[in-house]
Amino acid sequence: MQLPNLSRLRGNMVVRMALSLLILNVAIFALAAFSLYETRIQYERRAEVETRNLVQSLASKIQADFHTIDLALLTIADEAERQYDTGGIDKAVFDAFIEQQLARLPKVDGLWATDADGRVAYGVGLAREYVAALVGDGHYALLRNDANSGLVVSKAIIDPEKGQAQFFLARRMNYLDGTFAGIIYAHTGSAQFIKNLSALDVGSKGVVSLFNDDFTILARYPALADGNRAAGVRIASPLLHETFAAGKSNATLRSVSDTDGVERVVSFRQIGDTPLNLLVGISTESYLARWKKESAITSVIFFVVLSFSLSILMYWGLRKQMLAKKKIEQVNRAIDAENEMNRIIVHSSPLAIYTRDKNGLVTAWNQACERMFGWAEAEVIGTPLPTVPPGKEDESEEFRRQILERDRTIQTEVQRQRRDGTLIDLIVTMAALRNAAGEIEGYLAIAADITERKAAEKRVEFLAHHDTLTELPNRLLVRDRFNQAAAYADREGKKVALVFFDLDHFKAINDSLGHSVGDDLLIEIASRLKSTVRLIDTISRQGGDEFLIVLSNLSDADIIPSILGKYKKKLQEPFYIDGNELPISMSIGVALYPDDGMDFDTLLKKADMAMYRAKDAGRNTYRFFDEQMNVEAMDQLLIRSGLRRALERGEFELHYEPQISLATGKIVGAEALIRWRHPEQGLVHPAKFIHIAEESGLIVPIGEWVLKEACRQGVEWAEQGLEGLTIAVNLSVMQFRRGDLEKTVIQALDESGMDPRLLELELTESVLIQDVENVLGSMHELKALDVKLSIDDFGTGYSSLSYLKRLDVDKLKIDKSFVCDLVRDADDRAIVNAIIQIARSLNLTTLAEGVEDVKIYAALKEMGCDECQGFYFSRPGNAKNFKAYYLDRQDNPLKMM
Ligand SMILES: Nc1nc2c(ncn2[C@@H]2O[C@H](COP(=O)(O)O[C@H]3[C@@H](O)[C@H](n4cnc5c(=O)[nH]c(N)nc54)O[C@@H]3COP(=O)(O)O)[C@@H](O)[C@H]2O)c(=O)[nH]1
Repeated sequence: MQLPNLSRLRGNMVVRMALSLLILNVAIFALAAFSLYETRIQYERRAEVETRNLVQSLASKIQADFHTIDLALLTIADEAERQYDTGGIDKAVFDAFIEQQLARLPKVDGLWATDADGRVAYGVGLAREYVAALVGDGHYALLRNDANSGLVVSKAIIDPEKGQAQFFLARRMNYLDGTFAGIIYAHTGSAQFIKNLSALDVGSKGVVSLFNDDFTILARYPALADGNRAAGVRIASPLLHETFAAGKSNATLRSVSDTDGVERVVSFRQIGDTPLNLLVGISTESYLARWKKESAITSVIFFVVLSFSLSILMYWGLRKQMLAKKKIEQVNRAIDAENEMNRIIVHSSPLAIYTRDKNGLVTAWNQACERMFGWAEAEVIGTPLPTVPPGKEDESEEFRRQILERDRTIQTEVQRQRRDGTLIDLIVTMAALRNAAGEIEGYLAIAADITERKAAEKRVEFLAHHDTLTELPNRLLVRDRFNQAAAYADREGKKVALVFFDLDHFKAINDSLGHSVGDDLLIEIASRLKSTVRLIDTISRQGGDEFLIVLSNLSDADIIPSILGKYKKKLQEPFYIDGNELPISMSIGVALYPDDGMDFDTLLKKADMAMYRAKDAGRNTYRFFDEQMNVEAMDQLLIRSGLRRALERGEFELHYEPQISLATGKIVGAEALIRWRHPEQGLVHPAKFIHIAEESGLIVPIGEWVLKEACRQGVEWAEQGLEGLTIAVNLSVMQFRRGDLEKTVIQALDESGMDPRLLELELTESVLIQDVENVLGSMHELKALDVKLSIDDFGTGYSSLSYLKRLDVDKLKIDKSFVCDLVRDADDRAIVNAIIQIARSLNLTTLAEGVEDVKIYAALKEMGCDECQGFYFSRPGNAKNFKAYYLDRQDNPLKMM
């Protein structure tokens, strides 16, 4: 899941956004602060300018007032001078004159004049008493002594009780000669000034003060907080003092008032040349009130902006949070769905899926696990894995260690146990499980039950090396065992024997009793041999009725006959299969390592050869391989390779053996017998090559040639006067199986023009028994052609009499093995007699083969046999010889009797 990354991403975006807004707000704040600071400076400057202007303006106004007063004083001084000049001052007139002037001066409430001695002599209005007190003051001496002293402002007189200051503007009065005549005073008080002062708008907590050059306040607006008018209070401001000390007559300062504690911007200015100074102060609070208002508005705007941006940020953050929450919910739902899907997949999986934590305890266990191992989920969760069988703990632990410590994914085949203790084969894939932090916290295992597959593999492996029927080792395995035995023999100076067994007449058992009886017999034989061989020896089935035993660790080959005797004894006891008592015998061939060969294939071939020699020797015996066998084998090989060429080169010829009627002594037929005129070996008899032709399949074209040649010869003879002669032709079982026999017979008859009734087809009993239905079908078709059928070598096989009926056979040929000893052997005689009786009862003709003397002939005649053949009459000869014999015989049928 990518959730942490999404969250981090969103977190980064929020932080970035918040930072941007913060920076924006800081910038706005800084701008606003700077702007406010600048505005404040402006306001301060404006206040300074304003105080300067106000003090200037007020000082001018006061100076104008002083000038008006001075004009009045000058006028009065002039009047006094004129009156002195005209005889002296008339007090009444002069007072009246002064009163006139006073009336024109609204800000003056008394005009008083002294004489040259300082006595207040004239005047009207208020404050006469103060004028007397002024005499002796510094200004007085100035005015008296300086004729040009101009307007002089007297020292203020403070009335502490009233809180008022009284002061006077004075001018020297002269006599006509210019000498000092007295002083004219215009009285004014702080109240007058306060009117002027209060006319100024100095704002809240502003101040307008008139003070003396000794820093004594003469008038102040507004009054002090305690109601005092402040006159007489001394200004203590060090800054003001310093400024005065520096000789400045005007300046603008910022200071905190020592009288009322208010901070102000103040400008002061000396009024003309008077000792009076005017001070205008605008309180910081006042001049900054607007600034503060603007600041407040700016602050409000800023905070509105800030709040707005914070709101936007919060909204954006919340929105992001909501979206993130939604996304998380979506992701969680997707995770839940995925988990649910995983749960369903895991639980419905046909594969066993379980998980274990780091300590090896089971943390998950699906239904397939329950089915596969037999433990329910509730039983195993939180417990160690119960499926590890005893002895496999270390293996399981090693897997777990590799996954957890080396982070390996393991796929392996293991054996585990079910609840009932049975073992099952599994293919397991194991991989580490990690938590959200990426740490390994356990592992997952997915297991499939491969017990059946493993069993099948084992079975395939077994079958690859064993025979399916008997479960004995097969040729592959026995070869391996031989190699091991040979290697051991090399080291120890020992011998190894390959003993090749072939069951005698097994084919007949198979054919007569069926394959299942044959199979059961082979199983039983295998079992007996198995129980007889030593542990170090190996018995195997080579196929069919062939067995091979590897006898290991032989010190001497002399021991082998006694070992074979042991086997023979074991096999001599009859077998009981499916209700049949089956006595068996074996033909055995033996080849020795290293004497006869150094490899398995060579020795097997030689043991096989030796086995055939045992067969040739009459079966139920054994033969050791000798080199002569090899020579014979080579002959056979040459025969095999020469057979095909023989047909192409026309090396075959037919010899004919006469068949005699016992009743007439006349030749009634001829058995066609093939011969091979080999370019080097001369005339080769069929016993040497027919079985090879059968093995190779060449018997089919060879048999076709025989049929055609026999028919051709039969017709030729018939045309030459050998009439009514039956030509008997031997058929091989291969011709039934591989060839289109009926078609071949028809062709032979058609091509030759032979009378089908003169063609006799000889079949051995084994031909009849193999593939019965197929052979029956073929034979019925052949019979339909009107050809005759005879059973060759009758009495040697396992044929059933019922077949004889079904086959519609014409003749039984009694095998020569019964015939040749007929005279001496009562058993043979009995057999021959029985066959003749059976044939008679079935209305079949009998023919006895192998009549070698006249006694046999006589005995057969006496027994009622119909026909006979044998060397007593004639050996098989070529067509020319046969014809000669025939002609000779026909003329004197009883010649040999
Ligand atoms: N499928 C085919 N089989 C054929 C053909 N030609 C011959 N054969 C079979 O080969 C076997 C050997 O035959 P052969 O060497 O020719 O021997 C035959 C006779 O010579 C021999 N015989 C006849 N009379 C006597 C006798 O008095 N004593 C004695 N020891 N041998 C004798 O018997 C052979 C004929 O036997 P049978 O066929 O059973 O009648 C042999 O099995 C032939 O069948 C062929 O063309 N096709």
